Amino acid sequence: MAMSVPAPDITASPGVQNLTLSRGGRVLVRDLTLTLAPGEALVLTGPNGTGKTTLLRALAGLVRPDAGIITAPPLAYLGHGDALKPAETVREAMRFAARLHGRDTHEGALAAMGLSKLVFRACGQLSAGQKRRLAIARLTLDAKARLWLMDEPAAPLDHDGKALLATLVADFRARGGMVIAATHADLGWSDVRMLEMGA
Ligand SMILES: Nc1ncnc2c1ncn2[C@@H]1O[C@H](COP(=O)(O)OP(=O)(O)OP(=O)(O)O)[C@@H](O)[C@H]1O
Repeated sequence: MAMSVPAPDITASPGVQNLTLSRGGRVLVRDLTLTLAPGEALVLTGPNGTGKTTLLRALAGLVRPDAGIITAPPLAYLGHGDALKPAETVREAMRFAARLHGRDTHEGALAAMGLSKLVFRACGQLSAGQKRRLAIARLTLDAKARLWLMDEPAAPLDHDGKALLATLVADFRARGGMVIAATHADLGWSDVRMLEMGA
């Protein structure tokens, strides 16, 4: 039987209340309660398979919880994959996203991730780190998002890419944005809350 995913409540502070999540018959999150205030960042850590991606997907409304309440504001989700069309150029990918979000320009977002010189490159010909940079630049075009959910945002990024991401995140938080990121790496973001999964 198909199960429908409940629509997230977009009115209150983002967070979860008494959330229990399981996958494949295994409980990954039990009775978790947390809220985020404007400007806060929460970093999910923990060994492989402990539920970081599952929690992010539940927050995005993509996984149905066993129990509990999820409260989410308008959000932008950066998954494991970059979801780029190989034949599209960087400029085409960004133009499409800009139009989707009602924006006239995307050049600033590309520059913020150091991609200005790659506008005519096909997405399929980008390196893993360049693709990740593009996916991050595209995410920032969603001006309505108050929460960024980021799954391993920095995994293929070099030192400069990580620094550019850290700057974007700091700017977003300074404007009241909130971020929840799953990672195995040190993201180098300041003033973050940590949640160790599987502890
Ligand atoms: N579609 C699925 N069906 C059944 N079980 C799943 C499914 N997707 C994930 N799982 C299981 O859920 C658990 C949590 O997976 P998840 O991807 O959330 O972990 P993670 O902490 O993000 O891992 P990693 O650090 O490897 O990215 C794992 O044991 C995994 O096998």
